[in-house]
Amino acid sequence: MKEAELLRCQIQEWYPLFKPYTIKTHCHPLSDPFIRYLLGQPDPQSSADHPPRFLLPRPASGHDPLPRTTARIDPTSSLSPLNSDSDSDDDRQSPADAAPSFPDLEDAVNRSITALGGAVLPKLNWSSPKDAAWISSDGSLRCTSFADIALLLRSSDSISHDLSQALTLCSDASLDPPSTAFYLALRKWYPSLRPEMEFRCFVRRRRLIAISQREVTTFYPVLPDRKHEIQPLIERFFNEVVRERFGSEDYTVDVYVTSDERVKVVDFNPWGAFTLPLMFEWKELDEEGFGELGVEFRVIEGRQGVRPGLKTAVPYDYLDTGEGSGWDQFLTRADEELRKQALDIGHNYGDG
Ligand SMILES: Nc1ncnc2c1ncn2[C@@H]1O[C@H](COP(=O)(O)OP(=O)(O)OP(=O)(O)O)[C@@H](O)[C@H]1O
Repeated sequence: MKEAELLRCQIQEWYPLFKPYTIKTHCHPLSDPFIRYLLGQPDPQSSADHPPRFLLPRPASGHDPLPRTTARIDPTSSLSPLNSDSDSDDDRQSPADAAPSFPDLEDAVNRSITALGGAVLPKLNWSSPKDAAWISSDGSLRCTSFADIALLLRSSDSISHDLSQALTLCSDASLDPPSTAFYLALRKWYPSLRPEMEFRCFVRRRRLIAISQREVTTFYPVLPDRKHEIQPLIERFFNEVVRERFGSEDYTVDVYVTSDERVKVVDFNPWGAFTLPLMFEWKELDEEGFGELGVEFRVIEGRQGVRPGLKTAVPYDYLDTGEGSGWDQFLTRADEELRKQALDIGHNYGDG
């Protein structure tokens, strides 16, 4: 992967080019102290030791420090910045004192949250903190405060990777890599996105060669039925909107198809490396001639085709998905849920 291709996949780079065709987003530049805070590195100006992993920033005055994500924060713990009395009996520095404060960023973030309707999904240049979603009370990336965002970002290995290792995989990485400017992207939260309507598109030498269902841990009966309608929508969107605007030769683009058949960009990712090929293998996508006869569109065609390992990190072979395993009943319940969701077709997505 070339460095330039990885850099183009940063949200602050592609968002201005695709603004009318994606989720409304505000990008905030991050200061070095905030980046050190996210990485859990001590502030060189402070005498405090390594800050604990879940230390929240001290809120700007007048703001409620309590994150929505209270699940793992024990108010009686000496680690909790909420426990302002924690060191009243001795003169140890309390974690609350050790917690840095970022009032300018906090104010800017709060203004963005309000402007974006009260809830956002946070991400950095490339990644969202999806590996840390478990820490939030509803298991999602929905954030309504600066403390929500700080907790998710600080708990996420994907975010640490963005901050410290993103450029190391580039085949042409310079010995002295350019210092990357980091941004916090806040994206308007959409509560009713239908996972089956998200697709990963594989673009090689500027040609769309393959499309995969994005959420491959579930069989969605609607997909085999509708893939022939969905494919031309995605192909037209790629040809009219994406191909000329995005500068790379090889990349993936995740798109969402709305209930009224508009296509929106969700994210760009580099070709190969950490980007999951989902229903494909990178080896086959890299083969000369793959997709030359037309775009290959793969969805899970039946209940036996789910690929749970990609989400749960459980090896696929360990999972008994056969009849009587209970898995089939689980899917029936999931299908029922889907049918209910399918009734909710009025939602909007994207700018405006
Ligand atoms: N604004 C939003 N509101 C609700 N859900 C969202 C929003 N943006 C993204 N999502 C959901 O979160 C998922 C992850 O988002 P995104 O692709 O931006 O993160 P990522 O960390 O870059 O993921 P990946 O590396 O797998 O592409 C998306 O696939 C989508 O289902």
